[in-house]
Amino acid sequence: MHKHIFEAMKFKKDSLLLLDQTKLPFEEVWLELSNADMIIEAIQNLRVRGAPAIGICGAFALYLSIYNDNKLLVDEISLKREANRIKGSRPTAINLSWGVDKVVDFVGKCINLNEIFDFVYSLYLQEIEINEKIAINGAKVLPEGSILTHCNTGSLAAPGIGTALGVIRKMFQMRKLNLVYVSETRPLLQGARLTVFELERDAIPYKLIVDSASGMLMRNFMVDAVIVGADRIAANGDTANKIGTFMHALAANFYNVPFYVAAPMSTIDFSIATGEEIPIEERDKAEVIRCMSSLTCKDDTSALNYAFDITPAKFIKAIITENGVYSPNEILTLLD
Ligand SMILES: CSC[C@H]1O[C@H](OP(=O)(O)O)[C@H](O)[C@@H]1O
Repeated sequence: MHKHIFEAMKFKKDSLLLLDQTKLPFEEVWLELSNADMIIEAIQNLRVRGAPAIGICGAFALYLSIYNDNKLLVDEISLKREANRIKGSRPTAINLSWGVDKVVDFVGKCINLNEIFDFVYSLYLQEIEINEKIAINGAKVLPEGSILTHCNTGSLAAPGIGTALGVIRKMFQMRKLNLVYVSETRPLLQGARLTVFELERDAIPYKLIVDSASGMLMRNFMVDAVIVGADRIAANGDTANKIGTFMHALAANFYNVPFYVAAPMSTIDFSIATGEEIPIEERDKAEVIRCMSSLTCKDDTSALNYAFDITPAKFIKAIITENGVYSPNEILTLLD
């Protein structure tokens, strides 16, 4: 594993240890979560966030529900009700459903609690290997130079090296990277707070920018490629990602800057044809009228807070997965 990779979650037989990402970068606070309710709260309040990370946490939440009430092992209806409750904590990232459904399927074959724990932990370890492959595949294809990225897609969002930020880490190791432009990512500042935190730990050169600066940088030939993560990819390659991604893609497309998406195959939702079918999480307006805890306008200000947007496949040069690098129109062919 990359020497700078750090663990943002740890697993005990009776609880999940989680680095509270709402406190970063100012404090490193670890939480001990002993039931699904606590993990659901952590997911909903982005104490843990990032599609692959919440997928693993969702899977572990269902394991903890079973640990706390073994009757779920022999009551399929109650097990699926609990699974749906956990899956409902955030709607956009398909990885949450993927992780929870993996446990439901496993319990259908094995009701030994220790083996269920081992299975969830194996999913986590597999994610680390998957993200290492994504990083290698992506670093091979991205052009040398300065890379712009949005939100956080590192070890905090995806076990191990991360996804899009994993590609950036690998580029740095390969001496292909000049500079990272980190889009701050309003309103919750995953870029400014979390990606900067990760890049500083790795001593990777970066510049933090406001989200709306990306067009100017591209117009001035300062960006050689854009790479982002994904929360759900439709069968035609349309991609849901953090709000603001689409604006970067528009600018990149206008200025002929290659735009890449990095994500595990588990992020692809083959059950939907286009991005129009991806549910977009709408969050509390309080996040928009504040910058972290400080009000930036009157508290009765009317606001709209979509947490994700859709980037149409036509704006995406390639989707980088652990299995390879694909143009959006190749995604449907991957359905095994
Ligand atoms: C490696 S997936 C990270 C993905 O998740 C982020 O959203 P959130 O911080 O709300 O969980 C963002 O869309 C990232 O690209």
